[in-house]
Amino acid sequence: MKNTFSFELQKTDGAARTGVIRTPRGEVRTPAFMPVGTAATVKAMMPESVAETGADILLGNTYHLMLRPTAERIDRLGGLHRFMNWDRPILTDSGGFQVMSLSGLRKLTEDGVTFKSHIDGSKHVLSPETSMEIQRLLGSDIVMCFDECPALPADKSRIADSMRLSMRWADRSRAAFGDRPGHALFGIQQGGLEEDLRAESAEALQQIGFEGYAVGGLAVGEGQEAMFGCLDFAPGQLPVDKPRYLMGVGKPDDIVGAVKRGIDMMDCVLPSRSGRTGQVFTRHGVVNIKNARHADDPRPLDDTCRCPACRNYSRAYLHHVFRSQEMISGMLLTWHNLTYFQDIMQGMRAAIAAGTFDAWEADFHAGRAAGDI
Ligand SMILES: CNc1nc2c(CCNCC3CCCC3)c3nc(N)[nH]c(=O)c3cc2[nH]1
Repeated sequence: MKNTFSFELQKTDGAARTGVIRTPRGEVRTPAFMPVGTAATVKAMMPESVAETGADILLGNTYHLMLRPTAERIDRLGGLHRFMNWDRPILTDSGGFQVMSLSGLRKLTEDGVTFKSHIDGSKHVLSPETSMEIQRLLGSDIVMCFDECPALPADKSRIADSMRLSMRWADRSRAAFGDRPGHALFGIQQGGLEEDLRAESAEALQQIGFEGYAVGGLAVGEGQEAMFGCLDFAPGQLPVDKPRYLMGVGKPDDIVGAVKRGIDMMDCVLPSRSGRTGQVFTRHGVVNIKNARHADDPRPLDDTCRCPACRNYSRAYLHHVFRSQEMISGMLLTWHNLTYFQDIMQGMRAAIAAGTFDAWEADFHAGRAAGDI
């Protein structure tokens, strides 16, 4: 196994691309959807099941794991892959985004963020240096720069100041990351919805040099139209020969629109979180399994789906176990949603390789209009 990290861009169709990221722990087919395993588990899923859905890579999180069980403990136990029994690639976010959305009593300075744990109120510091050290202890294959993601809406000067702070933090992240063959550090573009600020950020990141580039600062309430407007120019400002990762996205139609605009990787809690709340994604749209109309329905969720929920159970059963709050409900619905998301990615990879992305996209949208879900 070569101790290298590389990206091969294989085919393009319009702005859409398909390729493969090669890491010492395995290959990641792009475009890729990355399930979120916040606290060293994709909730309600065994790692073997996550692999069966088609996921080549999953996400861990610096913020959660530094608080509990701590990165030092995971390191002592052999690293995050061993700890959670996932031997394929792992990407960890740098924790800044989660601090701003989860912890109380935080103070942001040029150095970094001091905050109180949402678990026990203990005091912690996240900075480019501490985030790199935590992600090194976790042993993740793809490390994210420590950045600040400003809440939208915000005025342009606030967006500019925040982006420039993140670029200084990107420089410090690169320096602290050091020389780690087989591991990658990804820069994160900021700049809100402003084309000139996004260009300044992309230029700053390329001057530093990263193995991949994320489009950050989106999926923070701006809405799909504004996000797509930004994606009409932002990915193209980043190096064409490196992976482009859109953070925190999204619903199936967000994902399709992002791939159409040149995004290679995405992560979102939606399929797993929705699985636990009874929201089921199908090619004909969203089914809310809680609805009484499913109580006597013997049909599967989707008779074309390969997942255990669709192969072995009726809507009536899934309705029953959801209403009864049985654990199998979250397991089966999460397994289905993750399978559905991976099948969308596989469909797009094949369509881009065949030069038929537009036809695939039209079919994707037609299926959702079909009705009778
Ligand atoms: C949901 N929308 C959204 N998420 C964003 C995220 C988080 C991506 N998902 C991480 C996983 C979720 C829990 C464990 C790890 C962002 N992260 C960073 N570092 N920077 C962003 O601009 C950034 C922007 C984001 N927008």
